[in-house]
Amino acid sequence: MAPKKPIKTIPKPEPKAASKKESKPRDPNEPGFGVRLKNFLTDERTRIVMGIAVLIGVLFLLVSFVSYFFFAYVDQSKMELSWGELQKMRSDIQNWGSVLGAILSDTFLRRGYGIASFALIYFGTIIGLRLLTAKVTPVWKAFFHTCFWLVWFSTLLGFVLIPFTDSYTFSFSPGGEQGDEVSRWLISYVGNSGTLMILIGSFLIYAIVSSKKTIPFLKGLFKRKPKDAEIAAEPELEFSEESDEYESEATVAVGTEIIPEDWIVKGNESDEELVIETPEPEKNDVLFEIQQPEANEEVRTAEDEESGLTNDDNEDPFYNVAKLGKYDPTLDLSHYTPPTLDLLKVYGTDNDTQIDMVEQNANKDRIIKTLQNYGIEIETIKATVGPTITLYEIVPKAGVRISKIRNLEYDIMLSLAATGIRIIAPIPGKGTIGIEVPNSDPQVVSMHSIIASKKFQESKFELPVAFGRTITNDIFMVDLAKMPHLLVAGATGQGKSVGLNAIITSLLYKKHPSQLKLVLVDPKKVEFNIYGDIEKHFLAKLPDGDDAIITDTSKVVETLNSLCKEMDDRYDLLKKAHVRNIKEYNEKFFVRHLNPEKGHRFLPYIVVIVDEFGDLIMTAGKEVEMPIARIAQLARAVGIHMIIATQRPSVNIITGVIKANFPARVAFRVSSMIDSRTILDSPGANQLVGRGDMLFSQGNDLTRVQCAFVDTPEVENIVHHITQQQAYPTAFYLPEYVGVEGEGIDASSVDMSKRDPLFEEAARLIVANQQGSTSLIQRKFSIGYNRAGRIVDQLEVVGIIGPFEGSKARQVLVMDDYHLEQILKNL
Ligand SMILES: Nc1ncnc2c1ncn2[C@@H]1O[C@H](COP(=O)(O)OP(=O)(O)OP(=O)(O)O)[C@@H](O)[C@H]1O
Repeated sequence: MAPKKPIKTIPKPEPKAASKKESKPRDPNEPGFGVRLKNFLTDERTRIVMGIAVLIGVLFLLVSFVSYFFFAYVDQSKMELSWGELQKMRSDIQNWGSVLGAILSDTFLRRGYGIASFALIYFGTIIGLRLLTAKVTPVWKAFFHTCFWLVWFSTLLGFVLIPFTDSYTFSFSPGGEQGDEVSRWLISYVGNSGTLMILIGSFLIYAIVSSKKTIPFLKGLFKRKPKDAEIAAEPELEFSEESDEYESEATVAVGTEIIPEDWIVKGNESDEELVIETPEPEKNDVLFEIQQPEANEEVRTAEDEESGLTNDDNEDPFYNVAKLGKYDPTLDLSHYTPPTLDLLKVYGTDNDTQIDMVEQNANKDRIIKTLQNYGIEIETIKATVGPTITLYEIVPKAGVRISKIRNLEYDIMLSLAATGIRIIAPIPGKGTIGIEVPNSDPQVVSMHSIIASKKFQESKFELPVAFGRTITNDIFMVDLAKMPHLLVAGATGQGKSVGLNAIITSLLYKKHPSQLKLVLVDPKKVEFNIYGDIEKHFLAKLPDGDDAIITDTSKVVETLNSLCKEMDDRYDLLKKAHVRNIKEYNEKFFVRHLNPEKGHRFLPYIVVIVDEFGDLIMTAGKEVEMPIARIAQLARAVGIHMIIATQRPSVNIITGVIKANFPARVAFRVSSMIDSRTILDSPGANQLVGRGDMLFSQGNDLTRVQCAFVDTPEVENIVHHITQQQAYPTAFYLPEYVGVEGEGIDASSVDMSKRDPLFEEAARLIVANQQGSTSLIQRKFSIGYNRAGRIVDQLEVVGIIGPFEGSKARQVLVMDDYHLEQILKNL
């Protein structure tokens, strides 16, 4: 932090006449006694002193109570004496708390609530800790618990032990006189069984009132065990720990039908809301049938919504939250633990920011002098020291033209002998002019310090990305889910790869494998290699992709198109569920309003990271640009986010289409102002100092950040930590991509010897209806989209239906049952 300028305070001259007490009139603005008392009581020091005092008192009480168990038989006889008499014979008192301890113990333990009096120790401890500002149970709750336990437990002890009164080994009743009294009174009115019922009933009420878990627990106790037949009817969704396998129709996305583009969504990039448009239905457009809920379905949903009984798209009485509990995707890998902090390296500078005062003062003087040389006088100058740069904020004297200071950039740079300075004139919203000067000894911002920070740990972002620290040493974090896509650029060796690793690391620290899938595209084949091992935890790939890290250009095109299909499929699901975004969708899925048997599935976020995007555009051009632009335009609502990085920020790579769809951008140091303008629409990135010094821009905001440093061994540690743990059997499969020309599927990829058991029935259905549609099969047989998709593939291979035809339903090639039976016989 910058050293604060000492503020000179001129002592007010004492009014001569107002001498001494007697003539001092009361200042009307002076706070009254009540306010002063309140201020005193709420003062932090008062609270802490009181907290310590209360805790000492509690400890005294505890010691006295405990010793009462041993010495009550000695001390009890003296308890009838007066305080003064007791004082005289205090040497005879055995209690460890002496006279006071003995009196208190006798009052609470013998004459009060017996053993239940220990609840007072709990209450006192809570008060003490709260005064010390510890985050423990609120006082009113502690009071409630204490009262209950004092009365209930003493009564219970009294009730249970009354028959044994004569054989106590204690010299007092464990329920205390109060407990004994209350239990006797109850027994006299309602008998033993009535008292027992009151005790059990009051405990249940207490448990229900004090914990939300009681009711589910009780329900669990009395729940009817499902019969075998019911278990069989339940969707197979969960991960089976014993078999180490995860077989879920819902998450393995393999299909062949592409939802027509014009039919699904018209999204507006600047618009939060999606406009879902549907063209006039064609007679044979079967897809349309299932997408549009029937009128009475709508009505039912609305009514149910009102009554709080919504069960959208779910007619299965066995599929409901009361029966199955909330869906929890993390149960797939329930033992998974996120990477721990010790996997990251700690740097010496993590905890104390070293400020070189000599350097700061010298720079300050040089700036003032250089400006003076050009006739610019300044009023104030203030320095804020960041990890890599120091920001000097100056307020020029009235009448100085800002452009004059701006033009002195090179002169100031020369006078400071700095590698690059950046002048921000004026700093938006501050009314000052900023001069950012690189520190001669820049500090490394460790990923450890960022991940360990409270801000990151407590972040509620959907996809938290912690970049590093700002000039004021604050943690700089963004939510990728809101950005919604990111463009990263920077010349070679300036920290781009480290930056991408920092992004991935942040996500890996916060997300469970079920919630996040990464698609890593790496034409250079070296950057993301390291993440290959977490394929079965966090990576998504094409079903036939050998390597989860995509390096081949043709595979990139295929993967991007597959992502477009995944996006369309997700929109389809959103539409069926009557929701507008992934969050709402998953929330409905959690509460079992969306049945997997109807094709619904939990949707993890998909983050696509493309390194060396420039190389791809150069080799594949529009083939890459178009799907990227399409995903960028539409995918925000369905949880698909893209980060594309390039070394070459030229206009033929970062085209208008790409720029328009990537409002959030990160620039590491680039070689020219033109490159800076291409990325950020403003200069600045050319004046960065490298080694992770970056500018983040979103809309009009430009923030300078020192990117956190995460080294390869650290990433290896994280990857190792993840791979040690139970995984899914495969990577997350993206839907199969079928070329837009509809050249049909590769027959060799479909194994007809493993035909689906429903194959023949599905064939008959398709021929009878003369509609080649996956949705029809899905609906009639109540099966998932993926299984229906596989049946459709098989039907295509044997020539019952034609190839995929874009927005139209597939052609049915067999006209009647006779021909169909012939085909089936020959299989
Ligand atoms: N955030 C950072 N903090 C400290 N040093 C860094 C940081 N980022 C990068 N560096 C230093 O700069 C070097 C180059 O960084 P990096 O490999 O990320 O560059 P790059 O822009 O990805 O280069 P290329 O495009 O050639 O892969 C690193 O090896 C490291 O020494």
